[in-house]
This record gives sequence, structure tokens and C-alpha cells, in this order.
Amino acid sequence: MFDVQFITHFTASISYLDSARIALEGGCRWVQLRMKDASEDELKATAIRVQDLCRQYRATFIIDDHVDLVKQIGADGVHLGKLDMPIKEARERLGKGFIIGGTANTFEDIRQHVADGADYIGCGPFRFTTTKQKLSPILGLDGYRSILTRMKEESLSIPVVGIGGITREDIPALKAVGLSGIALSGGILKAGDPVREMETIIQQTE
Ligand SMILES: Cc1ncc(COP(=O)(O)OP(=O)(O)O)c(N)n1
Ligand SMILES: Cc1ncsc1CCOP(=O)(O)O
Ligand SMILES: [Mg+2]
Repeated sequence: MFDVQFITHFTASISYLDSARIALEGGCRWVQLRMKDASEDELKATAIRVQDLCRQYRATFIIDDHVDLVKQIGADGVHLGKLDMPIKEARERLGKGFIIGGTANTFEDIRQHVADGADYIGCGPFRFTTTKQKLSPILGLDGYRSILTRMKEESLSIPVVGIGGITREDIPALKAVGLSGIALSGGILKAGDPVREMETIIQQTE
């Protein structure tokens, strides 16, 4: 099993909510709501609607950055990066019943997140992407290989999903390098038929 997480985004014709619907219709069962420039009200309203959709599809629903909103609406979990609430503090606020993901760009980041109580790692960027500003250094396959080798050597075990500019064509190599899965957005939303694109990716990962 190779996990597929969808990160919401928008295009000229697709809203954040529609992007989540597309992913779910295409068979994805893990959606992260990421709305970097939204107001609190807009974020909460969208989060409630995306959460409803995820419940209909029995999909996991994660919110990027906003620990208190996760607790307030009862989402499944939160994803946190270096500029967000520290994972240790989020775990204290949320307790054990919520999923907490942490961003990593190095082995040391992963070691810290494991110590702080993270449940999974989003490791990247795999390659350049315009979906996120201010990217950490690009890892490529070699970066993943060395991080995952170091994890094995030091018996550090936690699911690691690759993220950043990932498309369907990358999946065989990302599987082979030993990642637990992928998180992606543009690779779906920029496709001619986004639902079909997700279906194809899900078939590739089963
Ligand atoms: C699965 C996953 N991995 C990494 C990230 C990036 O989180 P972060 O570093 O906090 O950056 P922003 O997404 O908040 O811009 C992610 N969201 N999901
Ligand atoms: C949130 C995030 N963190 C690192 S790259 C990225 C964006 C992922 O989106 P895409 O698949 O469109 O590159
Ligand atoms: Mg963040």
C-alpha cells in the first residue's frame, strides 16, 4: 500500500472545495485543507464543508497549520511546519486522538518530529513547485534515499510521504526509494481530467 494525500488548492475554474471533491471522486481517501491566504471565517466555513465531504467518503480530513480549528470542528488532524505551532505543543493541546503531521527537509527534522510525537512526516520538496512559496532545498530521489537510509540505520520508524511537484510519472521511483506515500496537488488540478488523473494514480498505488 502506498498512501496518497491530496492537498487542496485552486485554479481559475476550481475552488478549494471543488478540489477536495475532485480528489475524493477520484478515489483519494486523505485530504488536507491548505488555504494560506484565507480569512478565519472563510477557512472555517470551507473546513466544515470539506469535512462533511470527507465524512461522506470516509476519508481522513487534515487541516494545514490551524491546531485550534482542528480541535474546534473535530477534524482528524493537523499538518505543521517549521513556522507553525511546535508539534510538542500541538500534541499537548490535541491529545492522542488526533493525527499530527510534520514537515521535514532533513533527517534531523524527522528525528525531532518523532521525539515530539508526530504521526507522519511530509518530506520535501521533491522538486520545484509553484504551489508553495519559500521552498526548502530540493531533495530529489537522492535526498530521499539518504534520509531513508539514515532512518533505517538509526531504527527510526514513522511513515514518510514525499511532497512537492509530484506527478503520476514519479510514482514508480518514489515507491522504489522507500517512501510510504505521496502528497500532491498541482499534479491533479493541472491535468486535463483531474478526477481521471486521481483515479489513475490511485490504481498505480494499490
Ligand atoms: C504532507 C505535507 N507535507 C508538507 C507540508 C508543508 O507544510 P509547511 O512546511 O507548514 O508549509 P505550508 O503548507 O504551511 O505552507 C504540508 N502542508 N503537507
Ligand atoms: C505544501 C507543500 N510543501 C512542500 S511542497 C508543497 C506543495 C505541494 O503541492 P504540489 O503537488 O502542487 O507541488
Ligand atoms: Mg504550515
